[in-house]
Amino acid sequence: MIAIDGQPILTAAQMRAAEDAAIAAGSSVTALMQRAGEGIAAATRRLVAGAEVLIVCGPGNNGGDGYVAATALAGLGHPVRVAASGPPKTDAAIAARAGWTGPIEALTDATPAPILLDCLFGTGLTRPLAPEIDAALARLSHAARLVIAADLPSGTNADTAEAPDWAKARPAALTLALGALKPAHGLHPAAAACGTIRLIDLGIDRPDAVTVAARPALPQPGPASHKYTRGMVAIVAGAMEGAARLAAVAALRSGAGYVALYGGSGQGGPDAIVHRPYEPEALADERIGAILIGPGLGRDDEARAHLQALIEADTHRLVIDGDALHLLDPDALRRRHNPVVLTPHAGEFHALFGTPDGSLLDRARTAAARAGVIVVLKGPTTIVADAARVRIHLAGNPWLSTAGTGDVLAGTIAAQLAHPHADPMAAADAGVWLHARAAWIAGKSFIADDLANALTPARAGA
Ligand SMILES: NC(=O)C1=CN([C@@H]2O[C@H](COP(=O)(O)OP(=O)(O)OC[C@H]3O[C@@H](n4cnc5c(N)ncnc54)[C@H](OP(=O)(O)O)[C@@H]3O)[C@@H](O)[C@H]2O)[C@@H](O)CC1
Ligand SMILES: Nc1ncnc2c1ncn2[C@@H]1O[C@H](COP(=O)(O)OP(=O)(O)O)[C@@H](O)[C@H]1O
Ligand SMILES: [K+]
Repeated sequence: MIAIDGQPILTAAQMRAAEDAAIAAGSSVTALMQRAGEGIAAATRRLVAGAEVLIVCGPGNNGGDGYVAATALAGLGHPVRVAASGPPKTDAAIAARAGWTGPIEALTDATPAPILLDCLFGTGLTRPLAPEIDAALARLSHAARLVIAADLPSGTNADTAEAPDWAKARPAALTLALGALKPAHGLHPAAAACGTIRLIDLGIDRPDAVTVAARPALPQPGPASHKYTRGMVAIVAGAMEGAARLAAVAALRSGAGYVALYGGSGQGGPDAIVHRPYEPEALADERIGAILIGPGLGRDDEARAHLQALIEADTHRLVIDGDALHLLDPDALRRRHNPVVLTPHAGEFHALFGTPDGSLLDRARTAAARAGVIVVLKGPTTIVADAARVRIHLAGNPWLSTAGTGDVLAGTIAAQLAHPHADPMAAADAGVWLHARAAWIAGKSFIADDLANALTPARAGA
């Protein structure tokens, strides 16, 4: 059982292909199932302090994992019972079932236990749960002290992240992803139904184009550092200067060496923020590492002209956020040479790109490819994508749902992007990671100003 940071995420079809490749290379379904079932048993035993476990088994290999886990737990003297929705149907599951010598109850009238280990369905789900199966899981999960799901809470669609009613009402405490994570482990509503997620590594090779974000490697200043080598951020201020100031504080506290606001009243915020009038020549300054436009910009003709000028000048890396996303033609960005990061929430994303096919992960990647940019699709799970890669960030915190936290994120990303030689995708990733970390440091019921201030300890610990 291992932590999920940096781990690949595979669709159900990719998982089957990876499993087939492992089998072609000399493994077998039975060997993989044995490893999965023993891993599930070990993790369960560690968590439940001797309490009785009811394992519910389905007809496929998820059920097979359950029979292996039951046999392993019983072999260790752990109290365990098994209930099934029907007989096993795959060869490996039939063999696993044969290894279990205890009785098998019928799922629909099984007696509850303090621990429910859910091995009914995993990645092989082909349709929504029948009402009687959902009802049985609802009854058993409500009566249990703790629910543990093997691979996925049964009835979850691994790719689209739809979740069954029983698991939305009674989320698992722990979900043990088998072999690799699936999109449903990271995307809502399924992610909330999974509880804590851990991986049981089955030794299968997996593609890593889509992964859970890992702790970033952040640059540290050295003896030769000065404010410009730390990265200079320029922020275009507009109608609501407070938003631009929040972004400016965030940029400074997350590591930028110099932050200047261009336009606006020229006042307010910490003295470390430099105020300048808006002049296109000033924004052409070669020392600027990244320009942020959007927070509090307004959506009038002047705002539109400023955005247009920056896109066409193509002199710097850009972060485009907030109001500027409403003024943007994403297809115009393809002509640019310097990297662009867009930071839409779901509504802004839809307005910019419509609803491309597939899961949120696919949509973010499709949009990034179309515009030739890095997309940071914000939400309870934040997705960072370019045309080829997707990183998902699960560490956010629901207390972030307060006004201005998006401005803080935009400033944080701009600071990472401004660092000389920063890889743009890694910079966007690092910004999202620092922002989430700051949210945990800021505690509960914080305001966006507190979040921006918490970036100093967040950055210090990274
Ligand atoms: N990947 C790996 O490396 C490894 C994977 N392993 C494990 O295998 C799991 C995938 O196994 P799997 O493919 O056999 O599918 P699984 O989830 O057990 O269900 C399929 C069965 O359920 C049935 N069924 C489907 N929906 C239904 C519904 N709504 N209501 C009722 N029935 C429904 C479906 O029947 P059918 O649709 O044909 O009627 C079929 O019989 C994976 O999650 C992991 O646990 C490990 O053992 C080893 C290594
Ligand atoms: N329920 C939630 N769980 C985790 N993060 C959230 C949640 N709601 C919002 N966030 C995060 O808070 C930020 C909100 O940004 P945004 O929607 O642009 O707000 P604003 O425009 O008010 O600054 C994003 O980083 C988003 O990921
Ligand atoms: K399951």
